[in-house]
Amino acid sequence: MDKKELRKIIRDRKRQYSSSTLEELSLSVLSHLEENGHLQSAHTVMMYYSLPDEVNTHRFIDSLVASGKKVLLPEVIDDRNMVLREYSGRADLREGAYHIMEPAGTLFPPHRYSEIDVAIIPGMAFDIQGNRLGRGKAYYDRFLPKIPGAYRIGIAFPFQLLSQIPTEETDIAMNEIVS
Ligand SMILES: Nc1nc2c(c(=O)[nH]1)N(C=O)[C@@H](CNc1ccc(C(=O)N[C@@H](CCC(=O)O)C(=O)O)cc1)CN2
Ligand SMILES: Nc1ncnc2c1ncn2[C@@H]1O[C@H](COP(=O)(O)OP(=O)(O)OP(=O)(O)O)[C@@H](O)[C@H]1O
Repeated sequence: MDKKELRKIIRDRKRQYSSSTLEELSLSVLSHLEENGHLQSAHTVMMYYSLPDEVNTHRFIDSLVASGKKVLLPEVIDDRNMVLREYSGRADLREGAYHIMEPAGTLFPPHRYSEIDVAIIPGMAFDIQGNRLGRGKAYYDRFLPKIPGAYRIGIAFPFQLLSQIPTEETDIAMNEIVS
């Protein structure tokens, strides 16, 4: 099965859940994430600010900030690339490309990327080997090689875990999946 067909299967699966069920599932996923030792010991975390069909990270991000961690969110700058900006609270957010809320705060410069301890990464689907299927624009596949030292945690609802995902040379695998 190719990536495009898999994305359609996952979209169809998501549609079978009400938004309140997805909300409950999000809380369950995040309770596992909260217990992750890599995240607990991290000082600097690259996060994502969720879209309506993703594991809801909105409150979780604020709890990371409250616990003293530096939280970085992606900002899409063109059709291929993203950069990171610091997130310190909701007031920082502006709507960016693809209707994603992105921080307007301080740019986190590339020369500091080695400070990123953990990267929390959304996906359409993941498999047991840690392979990831994204939204098909390769933003993360292009970005992740810039932060080779970060521990990569993929985040997904249980129905987004598949036994196998087709891979290409350029796909970057996760170190761990939390679902
Ligand atoms: N919350 C969140 N932030 C993120 C990502 C993400 O997946 N989730 N990204 C991860 O890459 C980057 C943005 N990439 C995106 C790529 C495509 C679409 C999207 O909605 N695509 C449409 C098709 C749009 C089109 O073809 O023009 C779709 O999926 O239906 C959204 C974000 C950076 N920030
Ligand atoms: N590092 C890269 N540089 C250039 N092109 C790439 C890179 N990674 C993937 N591509 C190409 O971009 C297209 C989309 O890739 P793919 O389907 O793997 O994206 P994705 O992993 O779903 O997206 P994302 O990483 O944004 O979530 C493919 O044609 C792929 O060959």
